[in-house]
Amino acid sequence: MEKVILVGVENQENFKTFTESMAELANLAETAQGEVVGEMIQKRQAIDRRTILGKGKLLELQSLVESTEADVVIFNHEVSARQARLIEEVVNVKILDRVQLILDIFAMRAKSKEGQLQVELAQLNYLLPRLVGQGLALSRLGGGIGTRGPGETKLETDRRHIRQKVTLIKRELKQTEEHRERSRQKRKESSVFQIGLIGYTNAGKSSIMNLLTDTKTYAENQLFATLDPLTKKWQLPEGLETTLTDTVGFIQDLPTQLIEAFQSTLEESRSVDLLLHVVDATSSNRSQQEDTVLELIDSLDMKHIPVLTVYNKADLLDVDEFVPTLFPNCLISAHQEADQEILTQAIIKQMKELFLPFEMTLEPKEAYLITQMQQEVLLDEYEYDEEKNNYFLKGYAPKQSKWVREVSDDLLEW
Ligand SMILES: Nc1nc2c(ncn2[C@@H]2O[C@H](COP(=O)(O)OP(=O)(O)OP(=O)(O)O)[C@@H](O)[C@H]2O)c(=O)[nH]1
Ligand SMILES: [Mg+2]
Repeated sequence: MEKVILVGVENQENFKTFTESMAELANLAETAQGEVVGEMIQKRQAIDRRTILGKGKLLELQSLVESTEADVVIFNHEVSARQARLIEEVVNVKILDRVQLILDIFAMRAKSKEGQLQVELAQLNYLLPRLVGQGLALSRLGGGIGTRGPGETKLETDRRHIRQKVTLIKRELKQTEEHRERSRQKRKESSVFQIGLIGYTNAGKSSIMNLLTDTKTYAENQLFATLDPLTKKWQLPEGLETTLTDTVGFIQDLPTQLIEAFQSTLEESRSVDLLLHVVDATSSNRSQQEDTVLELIDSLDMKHIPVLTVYNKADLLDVDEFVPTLFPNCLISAHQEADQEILTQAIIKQMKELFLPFEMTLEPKEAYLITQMQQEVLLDEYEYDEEKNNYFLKGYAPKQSKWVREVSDDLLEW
C-alpha cells in the first residue's frame, strides 16, 4: 500500500464544497488502494500559479512528506506538467492530481475490452497536452497509484506514438460502438420500455438493479464499482416487459477526458424512456451530488428524458425527518426486499404519465392477443362481459404502441 498525502487549497471558487470535496478525495485515494497518512490544507485567495501552494506551505509539505514517509502527494486540483515538476523538485515524491486519481481507479476497474480501451483513451488524452515541450518522462513515476493502465505497454512518452495509439483505439472502439448501436436499435424497434439507472458513484444503482431483477451485479462500497453498462430484462408484476440499464457512476469534476472516452457507454442511457436518478439520501453532501448529476444529464444531452428520483438507503435514515429536494421521487432502501413494491409502483406511476390511456374491447376470437398485450402495455383492467360476449380492456400504452393505433381505428369505426 502506498502512503498518500492529500493537498487542497481552499479558495474563493471552491470554499462552499471544499470539506466534502477533500473527504471525497480521501475516499478516492483509498479506493485506489492508498493509505492516507496526512492532509495539507491552505486557505488562499486563489491557487498559486506556479506551485499551487504558496512557498512556505510547500516547504511544510516537504517536511510532512519526510516525517510520514509518504510515497505520493495527491492534489485536489488539476496540476499541469510544469506545476508537477516544480512541486516535485521540492517534495521529491510522485505528484498526482484528482483527474489522474480518478483515471487510475477507472483503469483498475475496467474489465471489458471496451472499458479498458475507453480508459486508455482517456489516459492518453490526458497525457498528450502535458507532453508538449516537456519531455516529461513517465518512467520517473515508478509503479503504483497513477501509473496503472489497461494497455499492455507502459504509457509511452513519445507523442507521435501516443497519437497513433489514440487513432488505433478510436478505431477499435468504433467497432464496439457499432455493435452496441445495433443492439440498441434492436431494442428501440422492439418498442420495449427502457429504464436507465444513473446517479452519483456509490449511491446504490447496482443494488437497485439487484433489487428489481434477480441478477447479482457487482455492488460494492467502492467508488466506481460499475464501469461496464449492463442491461437486464425487468418484467413488471402486471406483465409489461422493460429493460433496466446500470451504468457508470458520476462524480464531481468527472474528467472531461473520461466523459469523451465513455461517450458510447453513456449513450446507453441517452436513448432510454425513463431515468432513475439514484441518490444516496444519507450523504452529507447530497445536494452537491444531486447538482453534479443534473449538470451531467444536461451536458450529456439527456435533458429531454423524464426523471424519477430514487432516494436510497432509507434504512439508515430517520424517514420522518427526510426532506426531498427533487420531484417526483420515492424513498426506498435497496437492502429491503419490501421496498421493491414501493419503487415498482413509483415507476408505474411515471410510466402512466408518459403513456396514453386507452379502453378497448376484443372479440372472443381475438382473446389470444391479451397475453401479448400484457407484455407491451400497462393493463389495469380486463374482464369478460357475458352480456356483450366480449373482453373489455383498460390501461395505458406507450404512445407509439401498435395497440393504441389499433384502438383509435376501432374508435373511428364506432
Ligand atoms: N444501508 C444501505 N446500504 C446500501 C443501500 N443501497 C446500497 N448500499 C450500499 O452502498 C454501497 C454502494 O452500492 P452500489 O449499488 O455498488 O452503488 P453504485 O451506485 O452502483 O456505485 P458505483 O457503481 O460505484 O457507481 C454498497 O456498499 C451497498 O451495499 C441501502 O439501501 N442501504
Ligand atoms: Mg454500480
